[in-house]
Amino acid sequence: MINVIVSGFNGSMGQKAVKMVNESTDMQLVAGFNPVVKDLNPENYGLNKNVKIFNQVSKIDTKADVWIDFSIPSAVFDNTKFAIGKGIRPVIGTSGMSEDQTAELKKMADAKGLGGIIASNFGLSAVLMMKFAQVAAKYFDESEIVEKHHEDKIDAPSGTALNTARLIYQARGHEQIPHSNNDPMHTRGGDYHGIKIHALRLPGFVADEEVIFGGVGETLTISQSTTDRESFMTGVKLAIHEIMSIDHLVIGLEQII
Ligand SMILES: NC(=O)C1=CN([C@@H]2O[C@H](COP(=O)(O)OP(=O)(O)OC[C@H]3O[C@@H](n4cnc5c(N)ncnc54)[C@H](OP(=O)(O)O)[C@@H]3O)[C@@H](O)[C@H]2O)C=CC1
Ligand SMILES: O=C(O)C1=N[C@H](C(=O)O)C[C@H](O)C1
Repeated sequence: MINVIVSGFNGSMGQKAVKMVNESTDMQLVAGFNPVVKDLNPENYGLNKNVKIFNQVSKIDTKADVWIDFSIPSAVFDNTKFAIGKGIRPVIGTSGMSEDQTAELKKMADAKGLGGIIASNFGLSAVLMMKFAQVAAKYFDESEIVEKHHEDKIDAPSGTALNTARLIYQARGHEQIPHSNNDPMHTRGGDYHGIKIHALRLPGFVADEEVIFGGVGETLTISQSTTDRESFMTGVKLAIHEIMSIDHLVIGLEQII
């Protein structure tokens, strides 16, 4: 049995993760973590009475194999460090970590021989979109990204948009055409090494992304649309099974599918 702690257990994604764990025959939820909650009675969250609820990381004493994290950008680095320190395999979906933070966590986990994953997106359509964008990047020198999310999303740009830009940048062998910064009202979005990222936050969206490549007399648009957060759980479940048998931390679901 794979024992799982869900960090951010009562958030939108945390609840989906809890449901996925509860419906899996080879996993069991042993604890939920959220420093914001006051009520530590699991039954008040619809959970089994044996599940422990923690609101202080220092009090977490439950033995676990996997730490699923769908919390908030400002907390995910420390949460993951805690999990790795305790020898709990991290499965991290929370966005907002810097490249340096991700690299530091990988170094920590690898040094301990601990399997784990940090994935900007656990959805198949987004992973494929990023793969296709890497292919297209070799043929088109210019591209922009438009990401559209629900109005409650804290961070911008999304982790997926940043990761898409990184992958495009790498696929081009780091050669980018410089763009002008003459944009006093920031109407041209953010800039990742010459790749513009535009972030929309509106009710009606869950998570969508378009990567638009422009060439002479033609454009190519690769787009994906998430309509239900349930879609992320296939990737989370697959990742949990995979990281149980590896001895290092992988960055991106594409590394294991
Ligand atoms: N990789 C992927 O495939 C996906 C990633 N995400 C990412 O997952 C994250 C969560 O998204 P979502 O569920 O929509 O957000 P929510 O705001 O719905 O959930 C976040 C939860 O984390 C809680 N929380 C606050 N502080 C901490 C902390 N220090 N440690 C643990 N939990 C904490 C919040 O509590 P409270 O509300 O009480 O403040 C809330 O319950 C975001 O970064 C999002 O971008 C989302 C979808 C897919
Ligand atoms: O906050 C969200 O909703 C999502 N966050 C992730 C991101 O920042 O890329 C993944 C997906 O876009 C949904």
